Amino acid sequence: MNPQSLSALLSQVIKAVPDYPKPGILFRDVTSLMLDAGAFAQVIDAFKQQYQGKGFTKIVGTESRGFIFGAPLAYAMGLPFVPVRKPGKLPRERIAQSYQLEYGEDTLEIHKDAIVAGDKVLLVDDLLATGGTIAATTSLVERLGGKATDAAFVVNLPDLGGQARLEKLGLNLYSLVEFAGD
Ligand SMILES: O=P(O)(O)OC[C@H]1O[C@H](OP(=O)(O)OP(=O)(O)O)[C@H](O)[C@@H]1O
Ligand SMILES: Nc1ncnc2[nH]cnc12
Repeated sequence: MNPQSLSALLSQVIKAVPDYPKPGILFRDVTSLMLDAGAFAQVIDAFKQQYQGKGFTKIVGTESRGFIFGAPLAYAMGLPFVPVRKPGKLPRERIAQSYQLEYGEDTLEIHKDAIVAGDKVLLVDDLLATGGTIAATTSLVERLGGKATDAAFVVNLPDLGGQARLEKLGLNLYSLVEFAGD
């Protein structure tokens, strides 16, 4: 499917929920996309086409919606998948990074042995808003000696500033649909 058709399909299947989880937030709900098996497959295929053969050694997905797209992409590309998790969920030695969200504050953690020096990492998440989640994830990867060069999203909300923030960090960004004016 060409990028324009995929973007049009995604803007139909991703439902918008006003005032969730707080007044003033327009929530872009990817669970309605996952109910459409064909659209879900198109997302994973588009990511694979974008990144296959580019030398990535690991895919890192951020809890929880980053797991939904990151893990099937890792399977499709034959790469290891590394979960970055909310606090208290990883059982072995780990490092932590705090960050601001569009609607709150949180901390993320990664297992110390999940990234090794020289890893070339693709970050995957469902949605880019302020960029706090992926900035924190980039920092976790780089503190362990990896290089996070690229980040892939289903949805980009460019008005919330994440795109500009992550580009300043030197990340190459790729998203399948943009919603401006949120
Ligand atoms: O660009 P940002 O401003 O950081 O926002 C985007 C992040 O916010 C959401 O996750 P959330 O923390 O709500 O957790 P969830 O995936 O577990 O729902 C979303 O899945 C992204 O990870
Ligand atoms: N507007 C939004 N919709 C869905 N997930 C989000 N995560 C951060 N902002 C969001």
